Amino acid sequence: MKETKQEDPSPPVTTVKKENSEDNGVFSKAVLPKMKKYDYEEATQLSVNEKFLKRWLIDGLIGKGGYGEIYLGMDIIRNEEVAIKVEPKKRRGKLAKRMILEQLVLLKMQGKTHVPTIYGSGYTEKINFIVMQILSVNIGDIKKKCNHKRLSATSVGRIVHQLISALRDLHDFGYVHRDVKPANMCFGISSNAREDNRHTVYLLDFGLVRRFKLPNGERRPPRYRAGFRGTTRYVSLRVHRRIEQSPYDDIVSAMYTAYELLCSELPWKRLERAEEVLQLKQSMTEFQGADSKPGLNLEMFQGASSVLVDFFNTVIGMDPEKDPCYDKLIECMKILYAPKTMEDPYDWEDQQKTLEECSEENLT
Ligand SMILES: Nc1ncnc2c1ncn2[C@@H]1O[C@H](COP(=O)(O)OP(=O)(O)OP(=O)(O)O)[C@@H](O)[C@H]1O
Repeated sequence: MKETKQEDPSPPVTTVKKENSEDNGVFSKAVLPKMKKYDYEEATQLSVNEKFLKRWLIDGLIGKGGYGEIYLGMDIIRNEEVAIKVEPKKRRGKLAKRMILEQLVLLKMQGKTHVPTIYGSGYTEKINFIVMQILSVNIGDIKKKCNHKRLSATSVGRIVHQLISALRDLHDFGYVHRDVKPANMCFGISSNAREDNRHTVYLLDFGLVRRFKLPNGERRPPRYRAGFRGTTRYVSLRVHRRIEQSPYDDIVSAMYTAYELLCSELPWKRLERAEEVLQLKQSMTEFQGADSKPGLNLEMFQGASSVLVDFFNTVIGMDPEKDPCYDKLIECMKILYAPKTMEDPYDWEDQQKTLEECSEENLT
């Protein structure tokens, strides 16, 4: 489908059994070389062992999206690993603007907890690039690696709590993300005494952002018909209907993300046509019950946590033209992960468990 962003066809990451609390956990630096998921030949913009701009030694390709390639590099001045996101300057003969926008938003957001630190950005003759903090595996890949292809309630609650905080920060700056999904979230990696961000979720891929606020803080007037932006599986019904996106639509994508992480897949996962996806989404949240008021179709939540149902009801009850009730949504997630706290180990860090083992337990 032309307008639909392609899903990242990444193979699963390799799980490493934890051997000690400092170094060999799923999110440790030791795992990183195994995250080079692609053959070197697939790298089209930079080459392995190249010294990019005389400062970053390219070590391999760790991610590949629809538009960019993400390389693992070594900053030879600071002796520190970095991620370098690169996109060709020209795409189909036109100047690519995605990464320029992404740079701008990332720079504005520096210092915010859920945004990677930027060490450099710019362009060369052929490419636009961003050098940033290296992160761990993305949450879509973590989920794929789990036995039942789902995460425990305490993991999902903490991930989605952080996602909502990340979105609140972005919305406060006046932007909507428009591509919220598990593959656009990564855990941090550092476990040294100076900073421990292994439990911090980072939001990625700001290439589809759009300003929804005017400089005076008011909302921009919506276009009569907006183009499709996002990934079909996760976009709100309003996006299917080509309505201008607002913070509400990012929250709806966070809601579908929560469902997918908890229940292993969204009901429309195998549907190809956007029209069919739209219909199934409608039957999930615009279901005509006995009282003929549209609401949630509880049959699609069988076996799911009642907290997920509450979360959905809170989201679909929101007014898209108003600011989302972030605190209420976070409170919902806190119930999902209680009694754990953000500092507690995630399931896969507990007692030397692999991702496969930990997904067997603590299900919703
Ligand atoms: N700083 C980072 N550290 C480690 N891995 C990263 C980093 N940034 C991105 N990645 C990996 O690369 C993947 C693709 O990144 P990103 O979504 O930014 O690229 P993209 O080309 O914009 O992708 P898309 O197809 O969604 O447009 C992510 O899912 C993640 O696994």
